[in-house]
Amino acid sequence: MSLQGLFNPRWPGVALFDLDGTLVDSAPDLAAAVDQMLEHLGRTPAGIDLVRDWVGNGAGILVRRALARKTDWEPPTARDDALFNDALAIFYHAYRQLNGRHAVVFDGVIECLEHLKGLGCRMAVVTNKPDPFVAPLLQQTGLDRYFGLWVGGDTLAVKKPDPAPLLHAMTQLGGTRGTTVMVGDSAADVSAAQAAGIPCVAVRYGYNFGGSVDSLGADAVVDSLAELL
Ligand SMILES: O=C(O)COP(=O)(O)O
Ligand SMILES: [Mg+2]
Repeated sequence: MSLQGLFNPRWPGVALFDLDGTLVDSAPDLAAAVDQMLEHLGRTPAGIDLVRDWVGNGAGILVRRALARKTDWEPPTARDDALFNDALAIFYHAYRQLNGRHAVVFDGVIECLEHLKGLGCRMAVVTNKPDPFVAPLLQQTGLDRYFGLWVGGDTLAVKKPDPAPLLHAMTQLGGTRGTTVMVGDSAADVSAAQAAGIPCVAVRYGYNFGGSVDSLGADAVVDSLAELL
């Protein structure tokens, strides 16, 4: 399926992009920050292969998963909260130094963004990444020149899979449901797009909590954003 197909009948439109796992491979820096946090707390580091599967629901849930050492973390008890708050503060401190250090833009992303920009498409990043880390990462990777807007994990009171961040970005860019598409790597992105009533492209190379994106019900599934040209 072509991106033009998803935008019909009124082109150009609005494209919303997830950040971690879709535009940028940020897992090395996130894993380094998680491991610094775990080591600071006297725990065994998790390593990138586990951390990659924990990314996508924001920093709070990433830290919850790291403390539980599994994707399906248990709901916290009051006793856990002091540990969680400490762990989150240590993670933020570490990631502030590490954000963007080893992050790379995935193959096919620049070609896709250049193409859409040339068509006059308006583009936003809609990420669950905490707000303070979004602009620095976009600047460091050079992606900032493509995006007139970003919505981060704490821009609104809710995050993906809630549809509100997508609808907020769409409205800010003057889009409508018939002219907007979401591009993401995880169930959080596909569910948010479905709840927002806009089509969604899922990429196979991202994180998606360690699962396949093929069965999520996305309107298109691709191995590279270059396939959308
Ligand atoms: O969970 C995160 O911090 C990153 O999330 P994203 O995949 O929405 O960019
Ligand atoms: Mg993602």
